[in-house]
Amino acid sequence: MAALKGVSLDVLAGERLAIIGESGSGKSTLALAIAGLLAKSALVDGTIEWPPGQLQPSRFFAPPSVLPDISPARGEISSSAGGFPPATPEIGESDRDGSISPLVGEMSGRTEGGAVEHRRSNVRGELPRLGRDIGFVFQDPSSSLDPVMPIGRQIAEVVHTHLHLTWRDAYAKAKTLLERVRLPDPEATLRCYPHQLSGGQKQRVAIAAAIAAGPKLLIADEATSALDTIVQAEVVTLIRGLVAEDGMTLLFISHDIALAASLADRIAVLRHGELIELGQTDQIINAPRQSYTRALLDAHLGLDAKPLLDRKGASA
Ligand SMILES: Nc1ncnc2c1ncn2[C@@H]1O[C@H](COP(=O)(O)OP(=O)(O)OP(=O)(O)O)[C@@H](O)[C@H]1O
Repeated sequence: MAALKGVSLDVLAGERLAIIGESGSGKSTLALAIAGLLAKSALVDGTIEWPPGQLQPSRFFAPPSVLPDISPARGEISSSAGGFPPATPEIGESDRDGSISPLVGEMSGRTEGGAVEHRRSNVRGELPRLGRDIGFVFQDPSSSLDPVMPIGRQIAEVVHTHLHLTWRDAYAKAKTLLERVRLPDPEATLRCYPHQLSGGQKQRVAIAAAIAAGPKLLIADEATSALDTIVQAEVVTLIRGLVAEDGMTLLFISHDIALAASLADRIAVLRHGELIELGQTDQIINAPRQSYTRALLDAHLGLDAKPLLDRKGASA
C-alpha cells in the first residue's frame, strides 16, 4: 500500500510551510522521503527540484550521530507504474543530460560503520544532501543523538564533515551553535552527554546539529511534540528565530493545526497520503475549503480554542 499518493509541493525560498494531518496521513513519510532517509526497501517515485547552483559541496556521508536509525524493514512507500531503471549511481553523480533531479528508487540506509549511505536510482543532476543542504530535526532527540558521544563532538562532527573545518574550529563553531540555541553554559554543555540534559535541552542540541552546516532547508518533524507546553513554545520560538536569522526555508511537520498556524506562512493538509488542501495560513484557518480541514480545526477548537484565536499574535 502506498503511504503517499501524488503529493506535489512548491516551497518558496525562505518560506515556512507546515504540513499537517492526522496520525498515519503520511507526514513523516513525506519528510523522510525529501531528506532521503527512507529505508532501502521503500519505493520512492518523484522529483526534487532544487534551485540551480544552490547545492553545497559536501562529502557523501552524513555523520552518524545526528541521524536516526531507520528500520530497514520499512515497507513500500509508493508503487511506481513504470518500474525502476537498473542504474544506481551514488548521490552526487551527474547523468548525461544534467536536468532536474528525480528522486527515484532506493534511498538510504545505515551502513555497518554507522554512517548513512545515500543511494538513489535514476539520479539526474545533484540532489540535496542531508546535513549539508537539508537539516532534519526529529520528534525524539534521544533517537537522533548518540548517547555515548559528548554533545560537542556530535555537533562538531557535522561541521567537520560538511564544512571541512579543523576539529578545533569545528568545536568553536559547536560552542557558538550551543549559544545560538540558548543552552546555558555552552562550554560545559560541549562536554555533556545527552542523558545529562533535559528533553528540551536535548532538542536544542539536535537543532544546533541540524543547522550546523548552514542548510537551506530545515525540516522539523513533530520536533516539539514530545515536549511539555511551555518548552514546546520556547522551541517553536527558537526555530522561528533561527530560520529568520539564517534565511532558511522551513518544513514544519505537525499534527497540531494551532501550532502549525502559529509558525507557518502556508499550510498543507495531508489525508490518507494525499495532499488535499494547500493555502495561506489565514485561508486555511479562517476559510478552509475541505471539510476534513474544517474537522481538524473543529477538533482543535473542541480541545482548546485559545492558541488558534491567538494565532495572529503568535505568528508575529
Ligand atoms: N516503517 C514502516 N513500514 C511500513 N509502513 C509504514 C512505516 N512507517 C509508516 N508506515 C505507514 O505509512 C503511512 C504514513 O505513516 P507516517 O508515519 O508517514 O504518518 P504520519 O502522518 O507522520 O503519522 P504520525 O503523526 O503518527 O507520525 C501509514 O499508513 C503507516 O502505517
